[in-house]
Amino acid sequence: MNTPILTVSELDVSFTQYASGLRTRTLTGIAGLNIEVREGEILAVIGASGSGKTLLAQAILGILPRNADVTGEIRFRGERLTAARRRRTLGREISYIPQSVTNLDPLMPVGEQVRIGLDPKTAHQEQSRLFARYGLASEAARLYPFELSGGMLRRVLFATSVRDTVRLIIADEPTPGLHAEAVEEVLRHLRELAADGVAVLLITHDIVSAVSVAERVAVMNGGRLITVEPAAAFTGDGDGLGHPFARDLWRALPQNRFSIGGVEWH
Ligand SMILES: Nc1ncnc2c1ncn2[C@@H]1O[C@H](COP(=O)(O)OP(=O)(O)OP(=O)(O)O)[C@@H](O)[C@H]1O
Ligand code: NI
Repeated sequence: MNTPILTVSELDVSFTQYASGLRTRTLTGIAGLNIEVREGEILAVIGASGSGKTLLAQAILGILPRNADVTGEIRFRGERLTAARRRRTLGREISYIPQSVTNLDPLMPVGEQVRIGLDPKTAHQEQSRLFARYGLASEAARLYPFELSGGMLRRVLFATSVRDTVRLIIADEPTPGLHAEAVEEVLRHLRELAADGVAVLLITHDIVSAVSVAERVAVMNGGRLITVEPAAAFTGDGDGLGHPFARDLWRALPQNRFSIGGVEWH
């Protein structure tokens, strides 16, 4: 079995809200979550809106909202991910692919954005290599984000986020609003990175993509991890899925609906 890269143990995230006067109430964001991502593995995290997926990413990256209280333990390659260790690893060994291309600076040519954080001596060379890897023409380096298509911006986002030193990628909804071909391209890049040994935590609404690209699929609901299922079990009528919640989720997909309780849908 491959070495664990990321280990999250008993993670709790809660929010203190001030109600009227001095009264406060505590809202649960994540409760008692345990999860592991291994070298070369894509672990997908799926769950409805508000189930705690983004909070999980933010807790790992140390970018939780200010009013969040967090307990539990997060380890990266066996060592606790402290604030100091995050400073050393984020953007180098740990990459974050954000949900939105609006994370790119609209006023800076994309080539320059890819060179941020690279060794100035080799930055241009490295940027050319990253452009080639993600299928971007070298002339595109001088262009501003508004001059590129959505699919090209996605590739730039990969080039800005993913360095050669990367061991763990956290991708939060990396395919929203993309047409099928562009989704396939993003997933292919993630698969290639995993094949190079990178551990990938892929957060997504899209069960079909999750199942097509991941080895295991973690299902969250209401801040809790309900089950982790092998991706291969999401097939047919879902009989191979261990947890009823995962079966219901799978059977509720429009393309699977006609099998529910023998009722035919038209
Ligand atoms: N700063 C905050 N204060 C209070 N509650 C918050 C805060 N940030 C998030 N939450 C709550 O935590 C819960 C989980 O949010 P999270 O963003 O992780 O959901 P998600 O699974 O990523 O949803 P989506 O699929 O819509 O992105 C939600 O109920 C949300 O309202
Ligand atoms: Ni989210």
